[in-house]
Order: sequence, then structure tokens, then C-alpha cells
Amino acid sequence: MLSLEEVTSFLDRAGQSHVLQFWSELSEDERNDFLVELSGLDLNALKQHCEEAVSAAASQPERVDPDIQPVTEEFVGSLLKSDQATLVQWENEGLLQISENRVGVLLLAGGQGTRLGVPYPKGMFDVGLPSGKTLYQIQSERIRKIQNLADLKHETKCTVPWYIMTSEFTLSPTESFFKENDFFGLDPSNVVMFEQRMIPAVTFDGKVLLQAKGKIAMAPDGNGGLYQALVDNKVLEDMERRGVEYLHVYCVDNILVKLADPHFIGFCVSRGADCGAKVVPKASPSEPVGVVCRVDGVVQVVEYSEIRPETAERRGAGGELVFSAGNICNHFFTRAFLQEVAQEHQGKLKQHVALKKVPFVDECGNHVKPSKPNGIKMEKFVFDVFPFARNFVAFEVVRAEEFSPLKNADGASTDTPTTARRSLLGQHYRWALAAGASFSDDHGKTVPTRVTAEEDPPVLCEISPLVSYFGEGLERLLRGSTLTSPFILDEKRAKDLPTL
Ligand SMILES: CC(=O)N[C@H]1[C@@H](OP(=O)(O)O)O[C@H](CO)[C@@H](O)[C@@H]1O
Repeated sequence: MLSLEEVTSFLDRAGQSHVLQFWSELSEDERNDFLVELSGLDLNALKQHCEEAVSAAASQPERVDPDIQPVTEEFVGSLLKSDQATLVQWENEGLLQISENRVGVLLLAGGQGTRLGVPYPKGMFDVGLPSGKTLYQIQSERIRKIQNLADLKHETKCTVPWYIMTSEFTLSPTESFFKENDFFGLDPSNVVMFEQRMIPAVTFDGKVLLQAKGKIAMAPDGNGGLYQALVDNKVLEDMERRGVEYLHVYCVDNILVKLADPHFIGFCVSRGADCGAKVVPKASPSEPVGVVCRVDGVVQVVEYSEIRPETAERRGAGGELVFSAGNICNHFFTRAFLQEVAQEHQGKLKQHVALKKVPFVDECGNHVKPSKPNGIKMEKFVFDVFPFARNFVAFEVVRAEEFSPLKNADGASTDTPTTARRSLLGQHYRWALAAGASFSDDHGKTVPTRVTAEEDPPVLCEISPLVSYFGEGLERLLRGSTLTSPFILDEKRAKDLPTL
């Protein structure tokens, strides 16, 4: 830990001496905590960080899209447009790689969930399913099931290690939650949690904001902080030790995420890709998703906050959106590619600017909750490594099956707990129907089938991921059966059902 004198001198040189302005008012403990926090900062880089934040924010308003083009067909594989034989081939390839312990999953879970408005990590959110499962539990069970499917096919006992990137905000609640829940049946040694870095929020005139008299306002360095965090925490070494060659990276909020999806892995591996991204056709020009496109000939994602509305609204001859390849934050990377990024490109990642309302302590010591943005937060984006790929591929998937993110609190029009719950239960209802089941009401009358994305399904049907990963294996359990709502198919119930 640095001494007060050392910190004072660094801060002076960085033009940030106000940081210690309330020092005399702090208790012994607060002083100690503050010195620990300040010693953990890269004080040499602080000046540069503050200056860069100011100049990046100043050049913000002028949004000029450079030469931006849609991705061309040769980069894209599609679940919908491919024939059955190809799908089976990809699935087999994916399951083979999983069975040989060559596949890991990595969760981006460092965010604060500000839009959702909960004070705990998003993964701990319960969207109100009949089972009460949280996002973390659903994801854990999908990992267990995909291991199991690969094992059954190849007579193995494989492991899909789960790397979870957290931040100062989410690490300890996430750790406790997993411990309290016995890691949802996973082996704790295969769940590797690590922390991304935090960086200070800065005012428009380049001063570090204080969150309290003895605490700097810090924010995670964006999901692109992943690459620094992989280095800091020796995650690539862990992957190497386990023989993991392929990584499926995803963000925490998508209730339909298919972890270690064998189709996606199989597609990327058979195309010899080093980097890949799942996409869905954008629902509307203003949908808050990034678009996979080419800028100056190079594949990358342009984020929704950075694309010009006129560009987002451009349509082709048939009325279709020109920039329609919506990024669902499901990425594929080879370990070799990540190694290269970590060694050669990591420091070059672009810094994106977000202007945020950051609660702070003003120079008179008052706590202020600003009503308009007062702070600059700098973030890196996980997809900004795509331009470094030698062989990038996009993989188009079906929205209703794979993308329903939880971003906002109920009351908003999209991406809420209600829409997430509806998407999952709608999917399970469709799976039950496709397996040959029907539903009757309390009077024995058949409930008419109704499948729409806009409304709740007419019955409650929830299928545990431990019973089915993507609808497989249900026919022998449900064909010809008449079910009543709520129908909750967990492992125990599946065992008790007569198989056909
Ligand atoms: C930096 C980053 O990864 N942004 C992603 C991510 O957005 P957030 O709004 O940051 O959650 O998830 C979106 C999909 O839910 C995706 O479209 C977007 O590009």
C-alpha cells in the first residue's frame, strides 16, 4: 500500500488533488480503506485516463458513420436456411468437441443492471417462472444437460468449465449465491469466477468524481475489459491446462441462451473460424442491439448507441433493413485467438464513451444525485476484437428460440421480466406441442392452441433444462398425453412419466 505522501504527490501531478479534499474528516478506518483503493489505481495512467475521457466526450456529438456495409453471405451461416443434414453435421461436431473437453463457456456478468433497477447481480434475478429459477440456475442446468448429452452420445464423462467474469459489484454476491445453492449441482472446481477491472468516472472537465468523501466513483471497464481480465487472472492458462480450445462467450441477461450450443460450436469449428457471433434479424431500426457489419471492409459490430439513426433505418429494395444482423452477444473464440488478442491487441481496443448520471459528493461535501449526465465513463466492448480475426463468421439463429434479453424493469415496453418469462414459457409450450402433447382445462376441455410471441401462452408449461436442452427427448415422454396447467416437467416428474 502507498503512503499518504506518495498518493498526494501522484494526485497532484495528475491534477486530481481534490480527491483528498475531505481527508481530515475521515475516520481511521475510512482513511485506511481509501488509501487501499487509491493504491490499487494505476496512478501513473490516471492523468492520461482523465484527459482521454474529456477529449473522447468532446468529440462525441458528431456521429459520422464511415464506410459501412452489411456483412455479405459468405460470412454467414444460418440455422433456418440450412438443410437437416448440415444441421446434424454441425450438432455432431459440436457434441464431439464438448465430449472431448475442448469447449468452455464464459459469462460476462460484471454489469450493474442499472436499467433493470436491482441492487444485486442480474444473474440472481427470478423472472417469475413457476419453478422460481433464477438466470444463474437456468444457465447452470443447461451446462449440466449439454455435458450429459455429449456424454450419452460418446460414452464420456466430460466437463464444460464455466468462467464467470464479475466485477467489484458482482463478485461477492455471485460467489455467495453459488455457494448457498451448492453451485446448482455443478462441481465448484469447474466454475471459475474472476474480476474485471474498474476505472474512475470523470467530470466533463477531467476531474475524478468522488462517490463518498473517502471513495472514488468507479465503474467496470465494459465487457471488453474481458481481455485484460483474462490476462490479470491467468484464465487462458487455466483453459490451456484443461485442454479447452473453444470458448462460447455470452452475456448474462438472455434467458434463452444456449450455453455451449453444439450447432454454433460445430458450425464455427467446421468453418475453421477463430471468431464468431450469433445474430438475429433486427426487430426494428431502433432496437437496441449492435449490428454486425463491415466498416472500411473489416468485419465488426457497430453498437446501437453509436450508429446514426439514418444508417439504422436504411432499407433495401424489398423493404428489408440493410443493417439487420443484430448482435445477441453470443460469441465464439478459439483459445489461440484469445491468446493473440491478449498478447498483441488488447491495449489497442477502442475506448467508448458513455455519458452517465453519476451520484457524487460536491466540493462542499454534499451528496448529489444528478438529474442530467455529469460523468464520463469509458468502456471497452467485447466485440471490438472482431477486426483482428483472420476468419470471422456470423451465425444467424431464430429470435424466438434464442434471444430474449432482460434489460429493463417491468413497465418498459421491451426486454422486461415479463417478456423474458413469456419467451421461455412460450418456447416450452411449443416444445410440448411439438412432442405431441395437448392441454386440457379443469373441466377436461381441450385448450385451443395459441402460439404468439406477443401474448402469454394459454397454459403454464415449464420444462427443466435438466430434462431437455433444446426440445430434444420430449416425444418419448409426452407424445399423445393430455396435460393440465401448470405443467412443470422437472427431472423427478420425467422419471415418473411412463416412457413411450
Ligand atoms: C457492448 C456490447 O456487448 N453490447 C451488446 C449488449 O448490449 P447491452 O445493452 O450493453 O447489454 O447486448 C446486446 C444484446 O442483448 C447487443 O446487441 C449489444 O451489442
